[in-house]
Amino acid sequence: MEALRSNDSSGDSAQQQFAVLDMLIPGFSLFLTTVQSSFAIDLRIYIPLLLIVGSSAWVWSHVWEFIKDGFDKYLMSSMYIRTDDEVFNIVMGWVAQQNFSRDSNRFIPNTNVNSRSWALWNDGGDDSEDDDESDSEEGYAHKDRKKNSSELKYTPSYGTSFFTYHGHLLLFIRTEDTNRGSNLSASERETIQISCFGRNPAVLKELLLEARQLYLSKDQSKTIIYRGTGSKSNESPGWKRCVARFSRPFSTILLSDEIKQRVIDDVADYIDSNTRRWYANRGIPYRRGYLFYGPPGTGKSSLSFALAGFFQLPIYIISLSSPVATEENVSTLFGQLPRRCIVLLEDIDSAGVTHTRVAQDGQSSDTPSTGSERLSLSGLLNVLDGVASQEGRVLIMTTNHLEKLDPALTRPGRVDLMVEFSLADEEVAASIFRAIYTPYEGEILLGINGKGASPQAMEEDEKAVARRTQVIADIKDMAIDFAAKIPQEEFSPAEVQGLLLQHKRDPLAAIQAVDRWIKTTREERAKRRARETEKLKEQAEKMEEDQGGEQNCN
Ligand SMILES: Nc1ncnc2c1ncn2[C@@H]1O[C@H](COP(=O)(O)OP(=O)(O)OP(=O)(O)O)[C@@H](O)[C@H]1O
Repeated sequence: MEALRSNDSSGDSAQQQFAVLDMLIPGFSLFLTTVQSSFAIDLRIYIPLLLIVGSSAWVWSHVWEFIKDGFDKYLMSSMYIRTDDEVFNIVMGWVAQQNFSRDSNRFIPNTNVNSRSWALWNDGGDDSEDDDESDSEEGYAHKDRKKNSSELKYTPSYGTSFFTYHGHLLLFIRTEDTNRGSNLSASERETIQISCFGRNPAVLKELLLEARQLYLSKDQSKTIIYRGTGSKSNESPGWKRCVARFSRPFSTILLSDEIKQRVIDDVADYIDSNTRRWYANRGIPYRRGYLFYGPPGTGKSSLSFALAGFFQLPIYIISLSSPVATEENVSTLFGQLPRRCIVLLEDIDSAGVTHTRVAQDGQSSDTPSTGSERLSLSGLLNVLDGVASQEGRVLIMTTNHLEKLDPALTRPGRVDLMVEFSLADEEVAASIFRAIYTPYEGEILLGINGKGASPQAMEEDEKAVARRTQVIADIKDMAIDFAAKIPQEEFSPAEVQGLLLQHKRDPLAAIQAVDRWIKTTREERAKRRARETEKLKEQAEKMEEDQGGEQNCN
């Protein structure tokens, strides 16, 4: 009876143990019974052992974590790289060049170490060139460089990689932070850390300086272009580097030499270090503004980029017709400008800014704004003159409609030099023709019918050189014929360039296509104008209806 009771109680306690284990590991008792009935092994005797091993492993993992944290904190120095900062590109560009990246057996291939930036900035395209270079002096020479820029580069994959730098053992640690927002892409959730042993981080700073030097040298002949962002509701305003473009030579800008020289001299004088002092001594705000105006596609942006390249200044662009241009965003963006740069404010004739300071509809623009509204004229003036606006920057504003601008915006002090851009005249049309078809040295020699020899053959064959000279002379003659067919000041240089690019290997075909092109371009313009008039009419009618409705209600 006693024995039965003790058996009963041991059975009860076993049941309780199983119930607990089943709670921790669902199906555990079923697993035990199956093993026992199939293999006649009683796994219950191993349970204490399993518990000891399991709990030891759990304790050890925590102790190890503690030791590691202590080691990281007190015996190591670390540099954490933010993936949304330009420093990411700087460091990864350097890492991609190191042996430990090339030799790593677990790696991430990139065609461009800046590719994350592309994903983040969503600007598409290549980091080094764009269409604008089709007519640049260096366009062809850059083709090879472009090819190189898409070479495969390797960076170590997730985990820790060891490498030596100036005799120090360093760790490159790449991890995926799964706690960060699930709407971010894998690369945006990444964290990068470089650590060294010891409490002195000097070697890490040295590495960063070297990486920066490398990065800058890569961009020496380029113009770095930043665009203002902050159009999406969850995006805070900021400048994102979007492209590093080969600097555009001034000679490729079709504008009178006298005007070009005036602009260059003016900017050169303004950014001279003595000029800053001159302004400071006289208590005049150290600012200078330029207004480039004229029809679309006449070279306003091109001249701005050429200036940036010439003076090796980065260029910061905001289009006032884009959703980025709210009062709050523009003000924040101006506050973040570096001391020396060019700011390009495009389309300053856009809605909001063209309303005079005593705003239309009888509503004063002094009404407090919510900040997320479109930029108004008074908002823009505040930004341009305000304390947040960095002194020393070169401000270039562009517009297609000078007549729409409020005089307050163009008064001296805000606009110090105005440059007019015009539609193509005979001289400009001929210059574009020559720029497109004149063969450059080392370039595949295109015969006037589009057939030609390879660069190697050209070098070997003296006849090819003579032929090139002849082609250049022919192109000059053809440019005169071409220009004579283009009506004066009716089409923009961009439109003329567009026509020539349709026949970029065949100048004769381009000349033959002119008459037809003029006819279709005029027809398209007429259709576009009719559509716009129709749209305006509809809008006016809708407004009238709305106003009528409101009056009835009142
Ligand atoms: N004066 C010019 N000199 C050289 N290239 C020009 C000129 N005008 C236009 N182009 C060519 O036309 C294209 C568009 O020019 P760009 O963007 O500079 O015009 P824009 O006046 O700024 O136009 P928008 O007012 O529409 O912004 C470029 O590819 C540029 O090379």
